[in-house]
Amino acid sequence: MWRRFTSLPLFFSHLQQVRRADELKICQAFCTEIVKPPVEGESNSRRNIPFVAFVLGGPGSGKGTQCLKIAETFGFDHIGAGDLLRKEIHSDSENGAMIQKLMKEGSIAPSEVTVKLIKKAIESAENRKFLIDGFPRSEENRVAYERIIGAEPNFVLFFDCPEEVMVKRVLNRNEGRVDDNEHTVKERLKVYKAITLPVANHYAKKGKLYKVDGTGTQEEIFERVRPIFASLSRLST
Ligand SMILES: Nc1ncnc2c1ncn2[C@@H]1O[C@H](COP(=O)(O)OP(=O)(O)O)[C@@H](O)[C@H]1O
Ligand SMILES: O=c1ccn([C@@H]2O[C@H](COP(=O)(O)OP(=O)(O)O)[C@@H](O)[C@H]2O)c(=O)[nH]1
Ligand SMILES: [Mg+2]
Repeated sequence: MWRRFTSLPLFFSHLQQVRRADELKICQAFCTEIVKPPVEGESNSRRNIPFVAFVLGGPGSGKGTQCLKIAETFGFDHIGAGDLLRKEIHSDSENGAMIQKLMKEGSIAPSEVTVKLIKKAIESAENRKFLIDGFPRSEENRVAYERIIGAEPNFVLFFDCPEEVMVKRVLNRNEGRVDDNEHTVKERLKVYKAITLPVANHYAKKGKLYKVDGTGTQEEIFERVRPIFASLSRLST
């Protein structure tokens, strides 16, 4: 076996591949749906493009809650698309009133507005690892992002959660949001199924979707998410 390796570096690179394969198996055991794992810092490093994970799921599926835990544990910056839009509403920007109206209706803001805010958040950060939470919400959002940022996300984390669980969580959220009411949540679920789910399907077809069971306690869910990010960090070292 030794003879098959012409040099020590080659031998170690083989060992690294074996380690990656083992870690993949560990990751597969925890994921509902597994894809080819992205390697932090590998694919986009030459163009200095940041490492990006989109985080998708219905309203109340736990995206924001889990993003906080991932960001804290794995050193990602958390960019909440809805949070950026809410900041616009409260900053009296020219788009504020339009965004508030769309949010209240459960509709989606124009892609250029959201992508511009995301781009600014990425460019103004020192970090190069981002969770983009609650975006893209439509195929149009996705195409605009990929065109303006010039790259696809490295992978997509998707929280799979039954509708009744999501509605219950949204109605108990109690953050004073204009869209956390029974009428708007019904609209948001319609938009989610018709317009957002195709985005998740797009990335599933490309082998970039990690689907995680979004039911149970926050801690139980994070234990399903943890191995995905732990595996990424180990692979990049
Ligand atoms: N696993 C969970 N069990 C019960 N409540 C949860 C869980 N995860 C999040 N929540 C609560 O449900 C609400 C919606 O969660 P959030 O993370 O804001 O979801 P999303 O960002 O997907 O809309 C919040 O009030 C949050 O504290
Ligand atoms: O990329 C985005 C993200 C959010 N929103 C709007 O902001 C609302 C709230 O989004 P957020 O992600 O905060 O809601 P969550 O899914 O976390 O409940 C959505 O219903 C949309 O009206 C949008 O238009 N585009
Ligand atoms: Mg959220």
